Amino acid sequence: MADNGISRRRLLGTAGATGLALGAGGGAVGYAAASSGSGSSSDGVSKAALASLGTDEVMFHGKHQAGITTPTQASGHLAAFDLTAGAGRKEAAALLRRWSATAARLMAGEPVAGDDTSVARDAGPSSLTVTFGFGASFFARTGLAKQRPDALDPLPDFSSDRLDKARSNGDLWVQIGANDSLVAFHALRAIQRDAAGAARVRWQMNGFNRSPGATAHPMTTRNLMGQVDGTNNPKPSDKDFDERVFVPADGDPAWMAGGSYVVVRRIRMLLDSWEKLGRKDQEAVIGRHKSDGSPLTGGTETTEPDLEKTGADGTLVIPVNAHARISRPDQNGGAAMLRRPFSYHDGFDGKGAPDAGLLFVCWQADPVRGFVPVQRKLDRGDALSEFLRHESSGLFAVPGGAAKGEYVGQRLLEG
Ligand SMILES: C=CC1=C(C)c2cc3[nH]c(cc4nc(cc5[nH]c(cc1n2)c(C)c5CCC(=O)O)C(CCC(=O)O)=C4C)c(C)c3C=C
Ligand SMILES: [Fe+2]
Repeated sequence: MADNGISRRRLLGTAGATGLALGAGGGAVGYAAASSGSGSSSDGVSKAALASLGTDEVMFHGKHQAGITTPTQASGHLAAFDLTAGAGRKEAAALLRRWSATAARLMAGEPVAGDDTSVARDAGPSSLTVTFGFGASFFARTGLAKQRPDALDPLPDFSSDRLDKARSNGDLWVQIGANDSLVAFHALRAIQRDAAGAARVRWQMNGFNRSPGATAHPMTTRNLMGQVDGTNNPKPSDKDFDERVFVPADGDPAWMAGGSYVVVRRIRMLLDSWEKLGRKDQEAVIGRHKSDGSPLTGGTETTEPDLEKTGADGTLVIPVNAHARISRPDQNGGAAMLRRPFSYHDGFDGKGAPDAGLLFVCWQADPVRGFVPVQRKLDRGDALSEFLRHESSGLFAVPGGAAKGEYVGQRLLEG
């Protein structure tokens, strides 16, 4: 509990205007674990750590939607919805208004208006974010074809695609993330309930990441292949970050100002084959050490790789087809994206192989200058691709954030 009587959630409400969730100790009014104080209980579990996780709050209102630059949360849900027969622009506008109101309440740690299910009762907002987007099919269905961004032109086919159409695309897209699984599920269910009569779930996927506090100090997360994944992401402090990730204020169409385009790929990892490779071979596939994510040419995780360096046998230390070499912006005419994935695991198939991998979510100002050229390159010669299968795909326009009193997508739906 903060000494000055201001709840941690309120304090974060001010600081969080940057759109970033903050992690810290301290408790908030109304957060159950906070009243127990800090230190360890008789079973040795630290209560202070529990208190900090729930109280972190991300702002719903702002220039950009939350869930893009927000640090990845431990639990995630991705869902696509199709408008129901007969639902058009009016119904879609009412739905986005309902969804925005629900997201704002839940992200502030409040119950939904009306009949709340109590699933997230007792928990704080837990860095919950709810992010909304529009798929290419939305525009014709709502009579807004003229407003459809060219950037939503279908992604090209890639030779390694094994896409399931039923689990791809959709009229509307929702991304939910939270550092508590009950909070995340509660939001998913509330969003689905709000959609009743206007839109129906087309597909839905569940993901996860490492929980904050699981490592002794903040570290880049690992994926299900065991690699440190996320090292060379663009950083909000980079001078070209906004230009790479967000549509500019004078962008086209105007309603996408401050927005971003998201590419979503469900990428299954062929873990049985991958795990048969020795560590050295696995490292050659990526071009980085498995232990700490450092480049094979040496240094620490953040050291620039030496792409020209050769070993005693005269061959390149970072192989010519290493994933981290060929996905770099300088190998792809400057193409860059902000990767913000979740891992997923959906059990085992009939042969006992895990149905597991990455819900690859990447953000960019324009997919033609982000995902497309990089995936083209990877498709042609990435050492990692023999261990992957792209099983579904989506491309969505994610408008800028809503100002207070507005809802997400209002400039499109009422423009
Ligand atoms: C089209 C874009 C990309 C897809 C699809 C993709 C899939 C994918 N990647 C990993 C693991 C790693 N990727 C890493 C780096 C990296 N990957 C991409 C793009 C795609 N990855 C980029 C742009 C980069 C950064 C390149 C750079 O600038 O250095 C790494 C290295 C560490 C890091 O920087 O994050 C790993 C590990 C998997 C497992 C995967 C599909 C399941
Ligand atoms: Fe990658």
